[in-house]
Amino acid sequence: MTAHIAVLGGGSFGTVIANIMAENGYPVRQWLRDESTAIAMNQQHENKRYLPGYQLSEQLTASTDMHWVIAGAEAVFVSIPSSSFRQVVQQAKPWLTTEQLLISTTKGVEASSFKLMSQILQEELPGGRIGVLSGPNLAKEIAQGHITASVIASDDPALCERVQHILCSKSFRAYASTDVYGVELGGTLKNIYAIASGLSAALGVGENTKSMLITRSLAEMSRFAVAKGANPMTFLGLSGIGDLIVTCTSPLSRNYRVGFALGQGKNLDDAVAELGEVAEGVNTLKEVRQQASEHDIYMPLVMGLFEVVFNHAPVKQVIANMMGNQPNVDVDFAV
Ligand SMILES: NC(=O)c1ccc[n+]([C@@H]2O[C@H](COP(=O)([O-])OP(=O)(O)OC[C@H]3O[C@@H](n4cnc5c(N)ncnc54)[C@H](O)[C@@H]3O)[C@@H](O)[C@H]2O)c1
Ligand SMILES: O=P(O)(O)OC[C@H](O)CO
Repeated sequence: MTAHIAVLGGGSFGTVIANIMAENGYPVRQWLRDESTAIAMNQQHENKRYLPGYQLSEQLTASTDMHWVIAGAEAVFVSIPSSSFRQVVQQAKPWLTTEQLLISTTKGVEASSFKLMSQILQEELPGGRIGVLSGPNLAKEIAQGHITASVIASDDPALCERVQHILCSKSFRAYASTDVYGVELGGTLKNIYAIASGLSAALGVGENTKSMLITRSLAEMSRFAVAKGANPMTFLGLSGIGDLIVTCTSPLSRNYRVGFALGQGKNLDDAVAELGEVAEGVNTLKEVRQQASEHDIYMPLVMGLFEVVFNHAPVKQVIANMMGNQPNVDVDFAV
């Protein structure tokens, strides 16, 4: 009998990932905390709140019973926002084993500790087989059947190979990487720049400006990566520039939408409340700004955006200040 796959989290990404694997023929058990949602999903084969109209496979069963979902699973995908990630992993710990493949799909950072999700998994489950799935993966586009690629990163090659096998389908591809930190950092940092891009789109900037913003975002992300000991070359792949492009250009991105709302003059609380889903970039912006200040990393976009988002600085003034900075080299990590 094929062992089942577990997915923790009932949001949009958890649901599409669970459904890809179920459609590939694997029995999938998805844990969510709300009983009535689980019952409705099993009866209607639809996650009405997050992905209305997206037909779910009969191989996918939603449940609030974490023990039933995790025990005996071959692989456990954790798709919980970073703000609750450690708490849910701690809840899951009694049933997790070091034989299971444990994969984070979360693109965020723990508040204050600046730990990425794979680091939390390592701390909570020492000796575990850990991986990270990250790439240009708008859940709503995956649900519409658009061809999509992602990256599975792990220092365990057998894990990557197995996850590629479980996930690859006629419309989904997973490429492998051994650079867990670089892949995870790319997926986390790009959310900040998606907020900036959404904001600038609302201001009606030109295509030159949009291109400049994305490219200078990559430069800034790379500078941060180098300062943190990561390999910036990983940002040339799907989990770096790939995810940066999609998140900075698509109104389907929640981070872009928060930025757009701010650009229309809404305040942060209203922009986030209107969204009703997680926009990881808001917390990541705060945390990266703190890191940049502590470690003296030159990140003008992060600094400027922080002033706009959290200190109500006038956008035009912030842009004018940035335009007054001395332009530095184009690519500053070239080997
Ligand atoms: N949606 C996407 O397109 C996408 C794509 C790739 C990666 N991601 C990443 O995946 C992660 C999850 O995103 P999502 O899109 O599924 O989010 P979402 O906002 O659609 O859903 C989050 C889910 O987590 C649940 N949740 C929150 N706190 C919880 C807790 N304490 N216990 C149990 N459940 C809890 C919510 O109830 C909800 O079901 C994020 O870090 C996001 O960056 C999202
Ligand atoms: O909707 P966002 O902004 O959380 O982005 C979703 C994915 O990370 C895009 O790859």
